[in-house]
Amino acid sequence: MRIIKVSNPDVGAQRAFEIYEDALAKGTQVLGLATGATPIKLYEKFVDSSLDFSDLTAINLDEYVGLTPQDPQSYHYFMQQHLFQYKPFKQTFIPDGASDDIEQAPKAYDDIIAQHPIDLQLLGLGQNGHIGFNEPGTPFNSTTHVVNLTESTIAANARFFDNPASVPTQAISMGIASVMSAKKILLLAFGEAKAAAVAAMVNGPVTEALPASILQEHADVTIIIDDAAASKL
Ligand SMILES: O=P(O)(O)OC[C@H]1O[C@](O)(CO)[C@@H](O)[C@@H]1O
Repeated sequence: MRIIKVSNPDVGAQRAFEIYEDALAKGTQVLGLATGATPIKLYEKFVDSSLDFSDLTAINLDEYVGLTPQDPQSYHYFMQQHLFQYKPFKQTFIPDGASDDIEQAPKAYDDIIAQHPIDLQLLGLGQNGHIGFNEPGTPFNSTTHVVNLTESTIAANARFFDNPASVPTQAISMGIASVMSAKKILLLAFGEAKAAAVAAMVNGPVTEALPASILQEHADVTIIIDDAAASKL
């Protein structure tokens, strides 16, 4: 694991942006993208830049079950708002949370990932150590799957919803094995609330109880954290 410690999230987003500049210059074709508050500043930097994504494929980590792409709380909508409307990609994929066949949707997504192996996967970090929506206890060999969200994740995500009772309780997420199949991984974590998960991810045992700990076993992982997120290292 390469750890880049920065003074604040703005500097972290800039360092992350430079990693993308370098990756695109070297011919990266497929970006694994993430949602949540953490990557927003990075996406702003993409939007303000001259980077051209029009030959690239984007594959997102996850989507809520039951929300259509038009739903302002959906991750489809999030990606449109923060990135895709400004920076068109050749093609973009996000799990279909509104599928009529929610059992089949994960398989369809795995086929997409197999056809477009991810060069650089962006990750945020849940306070409980989740990556994507892979909650503690998710098998390390999991591929795309339907997830029952934990109470703590539902509570953490309630901040984005006007009515906390309407936070979805399920999601479709790329699995841990899907994430680990990416050639390079870049994880961003900022703020005190992430400090315990960061410490466990970096220094704790590799355990399914802390999904991000598996990243210790990936050959090419970079972690950008600010001082607050690094405070328990
Ligand atoms: O970036 P945030 O909003 O802190 O979220 C951290 C993680 O939690 C999720 O939003 C899911 O709860 C992930 O998509 C994200 O990586």
